[in-house]
Amino acid sequence: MFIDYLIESIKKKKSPVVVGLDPRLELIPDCVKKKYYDKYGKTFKAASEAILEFNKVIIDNVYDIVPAVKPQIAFYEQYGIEGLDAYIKTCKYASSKGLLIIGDVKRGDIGSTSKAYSSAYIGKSDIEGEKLEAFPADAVTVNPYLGDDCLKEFIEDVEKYSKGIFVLVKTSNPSSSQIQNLMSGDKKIYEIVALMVDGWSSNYVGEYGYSSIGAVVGATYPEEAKMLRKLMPNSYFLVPGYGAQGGTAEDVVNSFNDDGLGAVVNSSRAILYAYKREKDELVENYGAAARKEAMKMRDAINKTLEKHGKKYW
Ligand SMILES: O=c1ccn([C@@H]2O[C@H](COP(=O)(O)O)[C@@H](O)[C@H]2O)c(=O)[nH]1
Repeated sequence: MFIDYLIESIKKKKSPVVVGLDPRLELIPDCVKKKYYDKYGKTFKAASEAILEFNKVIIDNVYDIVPAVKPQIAFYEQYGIEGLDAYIKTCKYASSKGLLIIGDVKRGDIGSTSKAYSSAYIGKSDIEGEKLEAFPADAVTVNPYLGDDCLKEFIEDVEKYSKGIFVLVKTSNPSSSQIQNLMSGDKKIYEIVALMVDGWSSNYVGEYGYSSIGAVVGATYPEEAKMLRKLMPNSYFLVPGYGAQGGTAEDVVNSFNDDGLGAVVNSSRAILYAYKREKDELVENYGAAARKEAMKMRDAINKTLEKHGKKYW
C-alpha cells in the first residue's frame, strides 16, 4: 500500500524531504526557456516544454535523495492543455526514477463529482469498460470541506488501487485560522477534521502502523502540529511551508512521532530556485543547486529529529 512504499523509501534514502515541483516560468533560467521561445514563440507549448526540461533536470538531481515529489497542478493548469501535458510527463518521468508522486490537486466536491475527480487522479477512468489512468499519482491532496461523502469516493480508490490521500487539516497559509480555527462546540474546525481523518485512517493501516489516509499540516503552525499529532497518531502528515514560507527544522519536529516517522516535509521554491542564491555563473547548474539545498534540508531535519530522540534510520 502507498504508505508502506513511502516509509520504505524514506528509510532507504534516509530522507523525509519532498521536493515540490512548482514550476514558475519567471524563475526558470533563461537558458532553458530561450530555445523553446525561439522554436514555438511565447506560447503555452513553449512554456510546457521549458517546464518539462526544467523539471527533468531537478528530478535527475534529487531522485536518489528524496522519497517523493509533489507537483502542484495549478502551476501546470495555467498553461492549459499543454501545461497539463507537462504535468503528466513530469509525473511519469519522476515515477520512472523511483519517486512517489503526491499530486497536489486539492480536489473535493459533492460525492458523484468527487468520484470523477478520484477517477482522474488516483483511480481509473472508465471508457465503456476499458479502465484508463488519466493523471498518474500515488497520492493526492483532498479538500474535506464538503463533508465525508466528498471523501468517500477517494477513500474507495485508496483501497482499490493502493493509493493515498492527504486531507487538508491545518494549512500553512497566514489566514488559515480564519475558518480552520473557528470554534464549533468545544472544538476548533481543524480538530474536528482531524478526528474525522483519524476515524477514516484506522481502516488503512499498513505494516509500519501508519495509514494511507494522511493529513496536510503546515510547518508554520508547530503548536497546532503537536496537538494534531496526538489526535491522528496513525496518519502520515504532509507538511508544506518549509523554507520560503518560513518553516524550519525545529518547526516541523512536532509533526513526527517518537519513532521518527509520521511526516514528510515539502519545500518547493527554496529548492527549485536555489540557483538564484548562487553566483551568476552557476545558473546552468540549477540542478546541482537544488540538490545541495535538498541535502541541506534533509540534514537539518534529520539532525533535529535526532536531537529530539526521534531517529528513524
Ligand atoms: O497548507 C498548504 C497546502 C499546500 N501548500 C502547497 O505546498 C507548496 C509550498 O510551496 P513553497 O514554495 O515551498 O512555499 C505549494 O505548492 C503550495 O500550494 C502549502 O504551501 N500549504
